[in-house]
Amino acid sequence: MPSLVLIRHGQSAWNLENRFTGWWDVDLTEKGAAEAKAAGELMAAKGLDFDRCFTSYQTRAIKTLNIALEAMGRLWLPVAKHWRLNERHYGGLTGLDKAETAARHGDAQVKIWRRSFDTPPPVLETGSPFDLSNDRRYAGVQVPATESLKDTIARVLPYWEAEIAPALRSGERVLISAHGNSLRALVKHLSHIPDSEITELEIPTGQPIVYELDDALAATDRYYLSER
Ligand SMILES: O=C(O)[C@@H](CO)OP(=O)(O)O
Repeated sequence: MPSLVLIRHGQSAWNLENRFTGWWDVDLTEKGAAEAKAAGELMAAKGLDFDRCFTSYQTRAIKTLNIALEAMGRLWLPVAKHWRLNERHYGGLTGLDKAETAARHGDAQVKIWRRSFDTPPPVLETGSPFDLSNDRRYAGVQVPATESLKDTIARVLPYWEAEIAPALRSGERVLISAHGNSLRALVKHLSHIPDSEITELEIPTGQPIVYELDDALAATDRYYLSER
């Protein structure tokens, strides 16, 4: 039976500072690294093992994966990195304080920007210090100026179909280390969550989420590993 585990990176510097992050490449905090280690230890203790791992181009997800794999004695596993697993791009909100932004624009507007299905945040202005268009890691990639969850799904799913689903179909046990919203995109797809309900789905840092899938990759169960 195909086996899939998703993990959101541990606490990042900007999770701690409560700033909109998106594609900006912040590191894990000490707490975030500890969450990643604990996740690896939990997976090993529950007898989980993997054949292939996938992560984004962002330090917080890559490090979470490495720390968890180290705790499992599995640093040697093959890992594929792709920008399509990056966090949703936060556009012009990148770098701003979430509480100050809510004080200025109202909680309702900020909730729409953070959690609505298809309303993107304002675009990132050209020349912004947070513009990553010229970052070498994105050479040849059309770096978005903002993304809604719908936009994020549209760029995550081609990678899921092309690389991750075939690995699962061939019998490989897969671990994906990614981000709150790139994982919301995957969970929405795998668990058939309606557009109207996805606003309420939150994914905590450093908690392995286990998917049981049938041979057609339809989800038969989804649970937090810490709860079973
Ligand atoms: O800032 C971000 O990029 C994300 C994830 O930390 O935040 P939010 O919870 O608003 O989606």
